[in-house]
Parts: sequence; C-alpha cells; structure tokens
Amino acid sequence: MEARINYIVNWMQDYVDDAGADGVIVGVSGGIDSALAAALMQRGFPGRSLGVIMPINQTVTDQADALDLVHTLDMPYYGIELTETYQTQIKTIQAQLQEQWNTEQEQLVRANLQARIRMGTLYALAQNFNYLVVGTGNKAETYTGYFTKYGDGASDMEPLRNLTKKEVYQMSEYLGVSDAILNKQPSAGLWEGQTDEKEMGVSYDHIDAFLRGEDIPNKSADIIKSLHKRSAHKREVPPGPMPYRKGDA
Ligand SMILES: Nc1ncnc2c1ncn2[C@@H]1O[C@H](COP(=O)(O)OP(=O)(O)OC[C@H]2O[C@@H]([n+]3cccc(C(=O)O)c3)[C@H](O)[C@@H]2O)[C@@H](O)[C@H]1O
Ligand SMILES: Nc1ncnc2c1ncn2[C@@H]1O[C@H](COP(=O)(O)OP(=O)(O)OP(=O)(O)O)[C@@H](O)[C@H]1O
Ligand SMILES: [Mg+2]
Repeated sequence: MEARINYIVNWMQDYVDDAGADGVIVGVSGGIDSALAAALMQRGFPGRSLGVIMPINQTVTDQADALDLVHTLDMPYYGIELTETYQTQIKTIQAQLQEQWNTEQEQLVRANLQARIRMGTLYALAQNFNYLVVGTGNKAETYTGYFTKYGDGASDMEPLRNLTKKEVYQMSEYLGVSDAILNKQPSAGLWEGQTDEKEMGVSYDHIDAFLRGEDIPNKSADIIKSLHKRSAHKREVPPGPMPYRKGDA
C-alpha cells in the first residue's frame, strides 16, 4: 500500500512542479473520494494544500464529517456556504424561462448546477492561490460517466483515476480516514436520499469486478456498458469541424 500511495503522491508532485503551481486545492464533501484525495494531498504538499467545504443544502452530518477530516489531517480549509448562491441562480433562471421550465429535467438541472457552482468556486480559489484543482473521480465513476460534466468532472489532475471504489476504501482506511466516512453510502448529495448505487442501478462491487475483467450478472454488465457508452462525450475534448477547405460541403 505504501508503494502505491507513494507512486500517486510522486505523480502529483511532478505534475504540480511541471505546471509551476504553488500547491493543490480540493472540494471536501464528507465523502470517501474527497477524503482520500485530501489525505494524499496532505502527504505530498504539506503546508500547500487546501480543502474547501461548500455546503449547498448539505446535511449536517456530511458537514461535520468534512470538518472532522480537515481537522484530523491538519489541512487548512475554507468553508464557503453556497446554498443562497445556488437558490438565487435557480430562481433567476426559472423566472426567465417561466412556462418553458422543464419540470421533468428539473432534478438533474438542479443537481448539475450545484456541482458547477462548486467548480466555479474552487477555480476562483485555485487562481487566487496559484494552486491546481484536484479532481476526485475514481475508475468506476470515470468509466460510467457518473459525474457532472464540467462540474465535479472538471479538474486539473485526477489522482484517483485508476483506483476502483474498493481500492479507494482500502487506501483511505490505510491513511486513517474516519469510520464515519468509511461506513457511509456513496452519495452525490444532490437531492435528498440520493445514493450512487440507487441512481446508477448497479453496485460498485459489480462495477469494480467488471473493470477487473471478472464475470458479473448480465443485467449489471448491460447497465455499465450503457452508462459508459452514453457518457463517452464526457471523457473527450469537445470536437469541432475540420478546417474548412474550399469546395467542402
Ligand atoms: N452525445 C453528446 N455529445 C456531447 N455532449 C453531450 C452529449 N449528450 C449530452 N451532452 C451534454 O452533456 C450534458 C449532460 O451531462 P451532465 O451535465 O454531466 O449531466 P448528466 O450526465 O445527465 O447527469 C450527471 C449525473 O452525474 C451524477 N453526479 C453528478 C455530480 C456528482 C456526482 C457524484 O458522484 O458526486 C454524481 C448525477 O447524479 C447525474 O446522474 C447535456 O446537458 C449536454 O450538454
Ligand atoms: N459539499 C461539498 N463541499 C465541497 N466539495 C464537494 C461537496 N459536495 C461535493 N463536492 C466535491 O464533488 C466531488 C464529487 O462528489 P462524490 O460524491 O463523487 O465524492 P465524495 O463525496 O468525495 O465520495 P462519496 O460520495 O463517493 O463517498 C467530491 O469528491 C468533492 O470534491
Ligand atoms: Mg459524495
């Protein structure tokens, strides 16, 4: 485990050095992925890593777990309450759209806006400190596209990219992440009662096994393949047409 951790931390240090940045910043949610990212950051960049806790209608428990994490890691942090910002933005959009507001899409519209408001806030702080934004996407989320495009999916580096969810838990436990964080259901926290597995319709155990090339039930494999296909655009740089040549249609 030590070797795997050092490998990721060294990679992060090289990347930040090459970029000429002064440190690293991450959103801390009280969930497991950001807990691991923060723990790795504190290892590699003591004194130059920053956590940001950004509640938007967030549960008190998640906020307490996030605070406990930064305190335990002795990581400098800011708490930036964004509920009002989010509510104002939603109200403004809704007021403009009026009857065009699509109630069928509303839940996702609201969810993705929250992730993008957090992203904008993180990048503002990153610029302020000349830090790089650390993403918290793991291998399972990346493969299934279970993230908001340009929301939590936007970052400067993705140190967890090649870790299955199980590996995220194992590494976090090794690094001393609290039981409260280790034992909770993964959730984006974007609406009440949301859990990753309920929304995706497939368990992380099955996604991890699929990614290891193991056999899993057909129903789960079909869901994973469909999520992967539908989210291909999120893993690409947005395309544009080839340069125009005279005569091209
Ligand atoms: N084929 C295509 N080619 C190019 N672009 C395409 C496209 N299809 C959609 N798009 C664009 O992508 C947008 C849809 O993608 P996106 O905005 O990401 O939205 P979408 O994938 O619909 O929703 C995001 C999902 O990620 C989950 N999530 C979000 C944030 C955090 C976490 C977490 O685990 O913490 C999970 C969330 O619960 C939800 O299930 C469309 O509005 C459109 O702009
Ligand atoms: N309230 C929040 N404050 C700060 N950052 C947040 C908040 N909510 C989400 N984020 C950011 O968005 C990322 C994506 O959320 P996601 O739910 O996938 O990860 P997690 O909460 O760290 O782990 P999990 O929910 O799987 O236990 C988080 O890792 C974190 O960086
Ligand atoms: Mg979460």
